[in-house]
Amino acid sequence: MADWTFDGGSSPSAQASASGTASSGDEVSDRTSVITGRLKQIYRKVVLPVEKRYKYDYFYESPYLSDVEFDAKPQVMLIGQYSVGKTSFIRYLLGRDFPGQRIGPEPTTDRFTVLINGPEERVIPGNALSVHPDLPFRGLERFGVSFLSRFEGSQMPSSVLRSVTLVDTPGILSGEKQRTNRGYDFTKVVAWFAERADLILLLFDAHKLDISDELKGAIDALKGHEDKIRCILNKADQIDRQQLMRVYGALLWSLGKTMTSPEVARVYVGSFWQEPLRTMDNSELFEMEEKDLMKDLAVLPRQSAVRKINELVKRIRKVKTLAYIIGYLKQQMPSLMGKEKKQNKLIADLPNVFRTIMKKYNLAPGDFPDITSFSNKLRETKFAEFNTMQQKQIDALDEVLSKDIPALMEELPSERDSPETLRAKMGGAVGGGQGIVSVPIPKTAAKYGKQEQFDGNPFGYSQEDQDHYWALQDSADRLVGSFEALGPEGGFLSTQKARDVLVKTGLSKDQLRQIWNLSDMDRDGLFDRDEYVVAMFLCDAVIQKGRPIPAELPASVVPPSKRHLLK
Ligand SMILES: Nc1ncnc2c1ncn2[C@@H]1O[C@H](COP(=O)(O)OP(=O)(O)OP(=O)(O)O)[C@@H](O)[C@H]1O
Ligand SMILES: [Ca+2]
Repeated sequence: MADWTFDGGSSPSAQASASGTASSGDEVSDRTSVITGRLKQIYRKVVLPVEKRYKYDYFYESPYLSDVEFDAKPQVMLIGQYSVGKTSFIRYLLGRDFPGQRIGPEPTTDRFTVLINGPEERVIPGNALSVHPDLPFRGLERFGVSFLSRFEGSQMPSSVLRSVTLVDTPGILSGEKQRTNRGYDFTKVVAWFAERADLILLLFDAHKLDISDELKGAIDALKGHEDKIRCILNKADQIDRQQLMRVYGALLWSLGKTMTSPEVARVYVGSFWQEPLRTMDNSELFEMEEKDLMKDLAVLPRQSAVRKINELVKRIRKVKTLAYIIGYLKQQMPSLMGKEKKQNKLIADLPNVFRTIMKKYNLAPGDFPDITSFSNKLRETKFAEFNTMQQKQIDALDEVLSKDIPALMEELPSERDSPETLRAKMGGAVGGGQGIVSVPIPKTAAKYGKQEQFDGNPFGYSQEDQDHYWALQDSADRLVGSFEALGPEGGFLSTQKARDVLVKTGLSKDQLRQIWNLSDMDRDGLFDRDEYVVAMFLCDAVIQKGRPIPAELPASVVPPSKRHLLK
């Protein structure tokens, strides 16, 4: 498996994984997208025909579901006062710059930017986004042209964006400026995104805690979504411990006053960008906080898959009940005379009709439509033209509820899983083991001043070389950025892609094979981020410094995530 040829990619393993990734699209390794694919199938094959037969869209004023509803990724919205570091946070999370990115001390982001995954890097204008059939931004055109000109998509290949969509927002200004500058209703737009978001990150600047009336207004627009809000006290390394305690207290106090939620929102404290901490006073705390926050992000794909399943279950139960109601009403119709009279009588007697159907078919009261609006809808119809009940269709719906859906739920990783079952569900991801989620923990060793990652003296490499390696680690961003740009899937580069990168270095096949064998530490034929960094380091050492390729990977360059693999 680990053995690798560089002569045109004819090795069976290279071919297998190259065709595997190319043919089945972007997200083959992502478990949740397999699950949403199955949901889509169930809906189209089993549920939709019943909806159409009994006019679910008319009675529930709810359009038939399209693929977008199933495919939409969990969304994370960032909001806060200007210059709190929203865009920098996104940049840090992605491990790279993004098209249209602007970071600076003055108010910089002047538009809503959605960051989405896609094969090529480009900026998509707002009016195109809002009409795109495959993207969940339809409906935004109602906020007018001045909003659309301040709405933008930033597309790039990124493993993070394969799991979530990020929404960057313009910083909230204080006072007059806020009101005069924007030609659209900022709060309403925030509310629109909040409604659709799975997580809302509310950022504050520890160095300059300022909760203006405008910010309070924006927080107000998040009402009803308190459970999605996480607060971030950013730039917390800019102040000393005592100041930090004071600021933290002040923030909790004003949040308690501003947010009507009974529980205090979780506040993550730290400095969420790639630069090293300014003071190390609280470095351990910050590092733990960051890990917790990344976990919050990492569970999103699962949460959103669960939500989609639950919503479909609710819908199926309603569809099934509607089929019974319509079928029953149709059945009550006399075959010749007095149809209208009978119809009016049934409508007038609807509560009893519902009760009869409920008992007869053992249905739940919660699955019945609202009586008043349903009677109004019925008045506009002719019962005689209704379709009859088809037991086969109902049986198929029951089968989905009792077999298919529970099976799908079983496939989702959960807290109850053991490491083994979890790994199996996540498609056998090895090493880093993030599997279902490809939200990576950003490289933090350099940032938190951790030296233990590359201890000892590497195989006769000089101090200069070590410094060089450290520089590589320090600019892990750059490397990670280039790694991300290569389009890893589920955190891994396919054999084909890894091969292409290595070939580009111009080293000989033999050298490359040795480097590959050293850096594919878990021997799965793929490169994860750490393995990629090691490979690039080795190539660099050979090319730049003329070093020999070592026979074994020196302990000093084995990343912590791989130490257990090498004795
Ligand atoms: N964790 C951090 N610690 C210290 N400074 C930071 C941090 N993150 C960002 N900055 C700096 O703060 C300034 C504002 O950053 P950024 O543009 O990311 O903020 P923003 O919230 O997106 O602002 P805006 O609302 O104006 O778009 C920049 O100068 C940036 O370099
Ligand atoms: Ca910004």
